[in-house]
Amino acid sequence: MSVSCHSSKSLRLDNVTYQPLSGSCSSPRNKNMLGLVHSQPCLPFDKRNTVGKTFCSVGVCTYDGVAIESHSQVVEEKVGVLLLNLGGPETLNDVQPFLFNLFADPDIIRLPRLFRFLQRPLAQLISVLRAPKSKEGYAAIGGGSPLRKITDEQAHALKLALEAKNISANIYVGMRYWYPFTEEAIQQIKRDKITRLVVLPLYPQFSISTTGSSIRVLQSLFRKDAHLSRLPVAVIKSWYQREGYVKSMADLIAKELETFAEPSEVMIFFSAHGVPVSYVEDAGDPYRDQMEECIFLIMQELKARGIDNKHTLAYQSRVGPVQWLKPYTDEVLVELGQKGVKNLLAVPVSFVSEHIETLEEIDMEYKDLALESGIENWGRVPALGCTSSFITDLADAVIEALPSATTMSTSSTTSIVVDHDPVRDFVKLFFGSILAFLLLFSPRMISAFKNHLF
Ligand SMILES: C=CC1=C(C)c2cc3[nH]c(cc4nc(cc5[nH]c(cc1n2)c(C)c5CCC(=O)O)C(CCC(=O)O)=C4C)c(C)c3C=C
Ligand SMILES: [Fe+2]
Repeated sequence: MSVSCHSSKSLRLDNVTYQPLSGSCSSPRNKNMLGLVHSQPCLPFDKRNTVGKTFCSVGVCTYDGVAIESHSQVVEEKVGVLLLNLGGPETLNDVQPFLFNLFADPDIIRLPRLFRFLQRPLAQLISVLRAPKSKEGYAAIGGGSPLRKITDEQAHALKLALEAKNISANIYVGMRYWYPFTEEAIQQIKRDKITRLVVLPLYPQFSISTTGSSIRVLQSLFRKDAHLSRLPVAVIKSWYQREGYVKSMADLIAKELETFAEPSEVMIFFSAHGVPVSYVEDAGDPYRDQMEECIFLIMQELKARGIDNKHTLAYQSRVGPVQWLKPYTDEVLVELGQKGVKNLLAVPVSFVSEHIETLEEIDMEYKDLALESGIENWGRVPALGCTSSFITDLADAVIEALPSATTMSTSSTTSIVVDHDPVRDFVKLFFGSILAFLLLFSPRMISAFKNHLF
């Protein structure tokens, strides 16, 4: 066992202290069938299977991964970081089952409780109706989503960034709607005997439909499992306000503005993935507020650099027959073209990887619409991906979160207060039943729904 003693600065956790490594190394990455990026800490010789175990009885002791200060007790600590993401179909055949998983999520289609039994049949119906349009989109970007590959790359980069800060951690990827599923990642975390877990959703802003949904899955897995319910977990609910993220976004925008002939004349057009208005107004989703604050912070950072362009925020990717957050991206693009805006830089802001909605919806559909509407010069800021300042900041977020890990069942960090109004619930129930009945049983309604909404 490689144990050494340090006098360098350490990070205090509950009753133990994490201390930086004396050196770091890049260790080989093992990727198993779950898509798990599972790395061993840098141990010398043949000690790699003894990951994260430290035995010491008095004073400050370290091993090459995590150092632990302990008085008269034996401490073993093994850090895991779980990256949460949406997941995406890898082939065109995956599209319909992926959509089924998405629409079967009660945080995506929020039916009144009495109608929850319709969730899966409705998901089946909607996924079958939506699949042809979605498949066209995925076909246009090469036949599948790049999300798994990019998230694995981010996981690997995060591992290295943590190692550079002398923290050894296993990084796991848990997707909500496609492989590697969150459930699989959690099983691996158990098998690896992780003793402290940081959950890091790869969505900068919190929404019930994204981070909220993934955390609900985690809470239910942890509740059912005696071992997991004792595991200290820190959940980073949102991180759009972190300086490193804001600065990294400002860097990308400033760089892309320079590609225009007259950078100061360019309208900065933030486009965020939408959510239904009812999430924000009835269910208390902080998504819109966080998005607006995020844009404010990025613009403030740009102003501090002398970049004072006009900017606007709109919401894209609406699905189905309800009101979504406004203004809608497609409508604003047309209005801006009509108002004479000639130079526009699109900035995707709700997600940190390239995905179907940047590569197809923004780069193809919205670009064409903008050019048809009179905008002459179009640009688009790339997603952050593995930008090093961004990954370094995520590593800092993980390190800062470690001390606050507590058992999941006792943490109330994710609860959203749902405002119950009996009259509104009844109206929803009544019209919801009629709609569900018509959708499930009327072929004419199905084709109307399909033509107008998908
Ligand atoms: C912050 C990001 C996202 C929010 C909020 C969000 C809410 C949300 N999404 C749908 C429906 C669909 N989303 C789809 C794909 C998709 N969504 C996000 C992110 C957010 N979704 C991403 C990153 C992706 C792409 C994954 C990929 O494969 O690259 C899809 C499938 C694609 C399509 O058919 O358009 C649907 C459908 C709802 C209903 C919703 C909020 C309630
Ligand atoms: Fe979505």
